[in-house]
Amino acid sequence: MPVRVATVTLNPAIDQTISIPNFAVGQVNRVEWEQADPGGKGVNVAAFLADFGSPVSVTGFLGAGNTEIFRSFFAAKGIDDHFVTVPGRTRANVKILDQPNKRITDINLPGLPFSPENLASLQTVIDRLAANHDWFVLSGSTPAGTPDTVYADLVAGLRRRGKRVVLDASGPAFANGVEALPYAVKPNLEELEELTGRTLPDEAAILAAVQDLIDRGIGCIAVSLGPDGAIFAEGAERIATRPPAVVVRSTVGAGDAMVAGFVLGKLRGLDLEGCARLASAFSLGTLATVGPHLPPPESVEQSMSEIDVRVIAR
Ligand SMILES: Nc1ncnc2c1ncn2[C@@H]1O[C@H](COP(=O)(O)OP(=O)(O)OP(=O)(O)O)[C@@H](O)[C@H]1O
Ligand SMILES: O=P(O)(O)OC[C@@]1(O)O[C@H](CO)[C@@H](O)[C@@H]1O
Repeated sequence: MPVRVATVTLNPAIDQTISIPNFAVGQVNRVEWEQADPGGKGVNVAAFLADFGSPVSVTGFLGAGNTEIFRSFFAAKGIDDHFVTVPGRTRANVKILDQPNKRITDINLPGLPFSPENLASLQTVIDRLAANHDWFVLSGSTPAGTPDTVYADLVAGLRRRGKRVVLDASGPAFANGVEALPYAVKPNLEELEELTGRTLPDEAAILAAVQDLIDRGIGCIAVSLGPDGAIFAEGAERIATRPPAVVVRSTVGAGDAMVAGFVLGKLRGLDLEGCARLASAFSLGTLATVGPHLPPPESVEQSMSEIDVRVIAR
């Protein structure tokens, strides 16, 4: 039986992308075109894995009022759907694309609160998934009112069952989750600064922060740095990747693609350099498209050679 991955999204979203060339704050802005996609970090990670042919399951919370866009997406991509429905409607996050100025503005809503009973239902689903899934990716923000310990509890429970857990989140829930020592984390620079409580102005500062996390017992770390690429760490190894200069349509989900590619690299038994290359090629693959879709696997594999890889330490 193939090693299976499950992603958990406590706060999914419908990504409402609107194109507004020369978007101006405080002005009347006219929308050129719009597109709605299922989103939220764990949903995106699952979508990228599925596009690559990797079996994947999803869970978390969906508002009962607007599940159809998610259900049809999961069916189309062959994703096993184990979402728990809660009263209300899943949030719509607005992504304003200003292509002439190469800028994307994210307006992310707080999301649907869930009750202790809902959380207990999710725990039951996760317990069930743990019977035949080896990897769990816990991704994204938590809705307002969620206890800050939610990720820490999930990480601890899954670790007790011997599962590989990847955590990609932000704020206090991420900080507490990191304390529970997931196998891997993928902060972007802002999230790493928030986590360490200090500004990280250069590579040396980022590497020092990464070392702190390794010393605390995190197995693997990927720090994504937008157009500047990413830094990957495992044990004493440090690898920096940089993408080629490409035309970017949307960066939404590029970090989630990095998580998907990294997990797939590990599933394939690649070394850190191989995982870093595949993860960065996944991110690169998403940039030309709006919505959580990868180009065909052969084209992603080919683009691995376009990623500039620098070994910092081995
Ligand atoms: N403008 C860009 N040009 C080239 N590559 C990019 C660009 N933005 C992102 N990338 C690639 O995607 C990776 C992840 O992007 P980023 O650091 O923006 O993640 P993120 O902040 O977690 O994003 P998200 O939360 O939207 O998933 C980067 O490490 C880089 O390889
Ligand atoms: O509000 P969160 O949970 O931090 O982020 C949500 C989100 O911005 O993350 C994905 C891109 O990574 C989008 O699909 C989604 O809208």
